[in-house]
Amino acid sequence: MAAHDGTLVELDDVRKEFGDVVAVKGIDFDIRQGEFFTLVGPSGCGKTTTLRMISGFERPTEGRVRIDGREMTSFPPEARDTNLVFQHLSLFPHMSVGENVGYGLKKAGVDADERDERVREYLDLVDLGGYADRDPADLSGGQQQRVALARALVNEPAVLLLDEPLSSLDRKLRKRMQVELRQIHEQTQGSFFYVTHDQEVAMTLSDRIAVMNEGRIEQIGPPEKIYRDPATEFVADFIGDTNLFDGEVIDRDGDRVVRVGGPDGFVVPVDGARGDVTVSVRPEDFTLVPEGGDFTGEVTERYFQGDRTNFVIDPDFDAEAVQIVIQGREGGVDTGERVAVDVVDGAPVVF
Ligand SMILES: Nc1ncnc2c1ncn2[C@@H]1O[C@H](COP(=O)(O)OP(=O)(O)OP(=O)(O)O)[C@@H](O)[C@H]1O
Repeated sequence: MAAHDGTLVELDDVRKEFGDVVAVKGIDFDIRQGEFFTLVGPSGCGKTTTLRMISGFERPTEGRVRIDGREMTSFPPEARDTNLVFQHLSLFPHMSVGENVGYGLKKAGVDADERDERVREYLDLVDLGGYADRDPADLSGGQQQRVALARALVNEPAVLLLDEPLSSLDRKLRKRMQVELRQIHEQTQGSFFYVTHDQEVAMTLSDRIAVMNEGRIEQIGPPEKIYRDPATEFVADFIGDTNLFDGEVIDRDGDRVVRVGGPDGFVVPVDGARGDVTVSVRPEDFTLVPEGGDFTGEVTERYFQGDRTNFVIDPDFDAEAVQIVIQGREGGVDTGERVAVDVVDGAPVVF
């Protein structure tokens, strides 16, 4: 049951110090009932510490954690309606798959018949129906991770906490598990809090993402919003690929615009007037055009990647090389060729 406004977990100005290290510098966010919420950021930014403060394994130095409307800041893990799945598998080796999944129910005093039924139901959910009597050691890494998921889900916690649960799997399996995790989330309609440094996983799975950097949250929002309208330079650079340029705000025909690369460069519209700014343009927001274009340059590198081709272009204005991605057909352009480039209207973001 969520608090009446749909908020299930609330972090209120939470800070965590380990001696001189400030791992989390006063963060606020809410996880809503039924939401797949992901905390993403580079290694060491404070993600696991945040998760451990929600689970109760770590106590905040300052601030509050509420779960389902109840103050939980100082409560131990067993008093909280949360379960945890880690990157490193933690199945009990001396128990069968079914016993692993039913362990928490047994501890809670659920009788054997109901336990068997629930274990069966949750093994079916993770697509391991019929595996109850197997030894976990005989399963593949992906199957073991699914058992760990079933074990964490079976007692229907208010929030499932997932700490990089897919990062030990190979790329193909990780992709498949992403899809399955999303399906499991939809079927259980549970509230999931997922921690990862992998922005691609975050984008694929999440209803909302919080981007963390050096102990602070830089932006919270749905994946599309974070990608298309990043709040900071860090977010633009960390989520997806981007080209960052220095720009200057100038008057042009009575309008304020940002000029990138001087007279040979390009301009983008801007709201409000500021001095020096940074302009972010995603690789797919440049297009190669037959002639004219917002600027010109020379193709210095070209990487064919199947569904897309990446070009590196040395522009005729003074800036670092520009990365361009053309989806689908490669456009028949080769290294050494001169090209004209357009900037997609409305796509660049100015900081
Ligand atoms: N128990 C601890 N004692 C001292 N410092 C700690 C402790 N736990 C975490 N830290 C420090 O706090 C900071 C944040 O660590 P945390 O594990 O939360 O980051 P993370 O974003 O989860 O990183 P990763 O993606 O590498 O797991 C780091 O500088 C880390 O060294």
